[in-house]
Amino acid sequence: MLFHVKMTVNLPVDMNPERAAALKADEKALAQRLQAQGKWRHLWRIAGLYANYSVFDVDSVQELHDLLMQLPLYPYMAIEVNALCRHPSSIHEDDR
Ligand SMILES: O=C(O)CC1=CCC(=O)O1
Repeated sequence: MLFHVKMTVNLPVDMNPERAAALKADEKALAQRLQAQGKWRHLWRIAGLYANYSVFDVDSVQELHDLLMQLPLYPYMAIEVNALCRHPSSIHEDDR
């Protein structure tokens, strides 16, 4: 199941810089692990914003929920989710 996810990060302006750096490093490590596993298919910066557009490939809505909830930056994110399904005109047979 594919999901398009928009994540907007809002770190408090008064957050300790070392704490912010640690959260970002933990987020990067998990994001790269999930990409290597094929769960986090796309990760794009939205130009000009501290936000990203991502595509997740998961087995269930529950799995997506659990993945998003465990993101280190989750407490500081606004998240929007859209379920994706195959477009009849797509030439990409592997999209599902
Ligand atoms: O920088 C972001 O958009 C938040 C984020 C998601 C994965 C990651 O490494 O950072």
